[in-house]
Amino acid sequence: MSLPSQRVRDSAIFICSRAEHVSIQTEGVQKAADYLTSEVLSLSCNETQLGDADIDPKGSDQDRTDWIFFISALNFCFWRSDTIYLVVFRDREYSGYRGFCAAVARAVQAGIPLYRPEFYSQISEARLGELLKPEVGEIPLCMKRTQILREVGSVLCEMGGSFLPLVLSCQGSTQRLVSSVLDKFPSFRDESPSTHEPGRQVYFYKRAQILSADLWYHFKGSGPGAFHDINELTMFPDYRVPQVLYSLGAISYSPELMGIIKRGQQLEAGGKIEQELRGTSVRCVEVLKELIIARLGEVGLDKARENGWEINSVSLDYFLWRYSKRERIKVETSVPHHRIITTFY
Ligand SMILES: Nc1nc2c(c(CN[C@H]3C=C[C@H](O)[C@@H]3O)cn2[C@@H]2O[C@H](COP(=O)(O)O)[C@@H](O)[C@H]2O)c(=O)[nH]1
Repeated sequence: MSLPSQRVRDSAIFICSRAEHVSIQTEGVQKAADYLTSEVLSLSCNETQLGDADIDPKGSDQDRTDWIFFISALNFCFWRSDTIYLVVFRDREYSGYRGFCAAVARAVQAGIPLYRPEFYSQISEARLGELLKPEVGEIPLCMKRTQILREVGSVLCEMGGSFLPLVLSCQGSTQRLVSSVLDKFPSFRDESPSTHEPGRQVYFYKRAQILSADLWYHFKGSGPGAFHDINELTMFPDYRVPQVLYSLGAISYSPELMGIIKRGQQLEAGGKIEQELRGTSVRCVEVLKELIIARLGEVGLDKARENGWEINSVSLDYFLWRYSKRERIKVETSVPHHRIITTFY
């Protein structure tokens, strides 16, 4: 079987060749590549970060690795149809994914070792709900989150109580790490039968891939984040980056899909439209990457590196996701994000 990220790339090419509701826009993707090229030449990578030091993982390498694993295990569905998931921590408001990170930091500050497998392998739904409680309402999918934590927590406890040894055993390969995570933790198996061709499987692996990327990012490419094949990873197909690609004009939607999204209607998990949104996003970022590398040339790539940019799918994905925060109004007014109840993203 091919490497896991290659399976994602191959699925994306296949889905794009059959897609009816989502397509890459030839002109729009060129414009988006122009924009991203000028951004990596003029902005340092640090300037695009969101200043989240308060909510970042802290402690020893083992603590931070377990913290990042915990976040990845629950890195899905932070939207709600009634109100946003909002957490206040140290007088600052955080919403969505960052709200979740803030809730984890809040628990740790209160002396609760929430990210430790021995703690969460036994956690109850009520306790988890209390620890991740937003300002208004509840964390979405609390029961599913509890089940996932119990599943991954008990596997980690059997393996000695930490995720760090597994990371180190992968010897700097994201592909080995993604494969091991998929093998040991069924809740990371983000794949489904193709809705375009019976008998075919399509793969996305959003949480398993972003886990490797977040280790690389957090440890600045060394220690548990030293990966020699970081460029293998694809972007992480979630509900935010497709919205950004749409707002940049790089992808477009059929009138039917546009209607569904504008009405705030939920899509079917694992259905045709979802596969098209995710597969096209993966392919679109691959195309953008090639275009940006060609535009930069050797000299431009060196200049981008001086600004802290490696041009790979991970850094483009991070850029696009953060763009949804920096340019929130622009993105939100162009199109809402698609809605699916899922534990994959
Ligand atoms: N493709 C992609 N999806 C990402 C992220 C992140 C955060 N990663 C940070 C970690 C280290 C770096 O600093 C990254 O910036 C969260 N998500 C997804 O977004 C959704 C939530 O969105 P919202 O409701 O707006 O907060 C949800 O599906 C969540 O799983 C990313 O980077 N790429």
